[in-house]
Amino acid sequence: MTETACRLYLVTPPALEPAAFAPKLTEALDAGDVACVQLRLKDCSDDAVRRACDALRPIAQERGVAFILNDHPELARETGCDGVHVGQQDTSYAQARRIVGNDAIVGVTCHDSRHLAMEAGEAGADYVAFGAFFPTTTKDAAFKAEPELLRWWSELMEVPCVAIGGITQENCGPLVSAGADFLAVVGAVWNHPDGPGAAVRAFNAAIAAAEG
Ligand SMILES: Cc1ncc(COP(=O)(O)OP(=O)(O)O)c(N)n1
Ligand SMILES: Cc1ncsc1CCOP(=O)(O)O
Ligand SMILES: [Mg+2]
Repeated sequence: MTETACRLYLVTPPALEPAAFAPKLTEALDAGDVACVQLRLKDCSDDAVRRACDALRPIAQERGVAFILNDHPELARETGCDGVHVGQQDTSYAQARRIVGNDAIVGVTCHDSRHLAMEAGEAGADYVAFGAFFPTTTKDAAFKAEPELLRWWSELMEVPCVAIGGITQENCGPLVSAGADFLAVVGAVWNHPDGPGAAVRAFNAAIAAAEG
């Protein structure tokens, strides 16, 4: 498989049953190139997050795919995740970094804001995330980002940028061309009519086509 400059960043559905989801994750990761998986469970207990980490983290890590936990730096450290993703309403970047340590990945949501991204990048974030680029039903997204933001960021900064929000195999080309380092995707992978493996293959092909 050809290594591409822009890579897939899979985000789990907001609610899942680990035993039922494990084969879907395996199918997705065995289908093609995926850089990382974010476990994003909303409105569930710490114990449910722990159980999901224990079931899903090895599937990613055994395949050389980074496993990142959304929102919970303490649980990320405790359960052996590779890192944590924090938003503007979550634990601050500085606190998350103190909790997970210097070797772990810390990513930060920056919505459509150059200012937030520069702040996070200067503070030491491993990536900044922009979005939502397209309408999405996965989250009530209050911010709308444009591909030009990715172009500006990637031309000026070394810190990788992640694009998120309503991204599909059909609409991702302009984000790849604008310089997104990662495409973070929920619905277009887990709800794909032909399954998550077919979805990953289609994303890999769309990314390769956009990179020319
Ligand atoms: C890669 C990536 N980008 C953005 C988000 C959104 O984070 P946040 O704003 O904290 O919202 P929730 O996901 O916690 O609802 C993300 N999770 N991952
Ligand atoms: C977590 C998150 N943050 C901004 S949009 C979004 C949801 C992305 O999901 P989808 O790929 O299904 O639009
Ligand atoms: Mg959050």
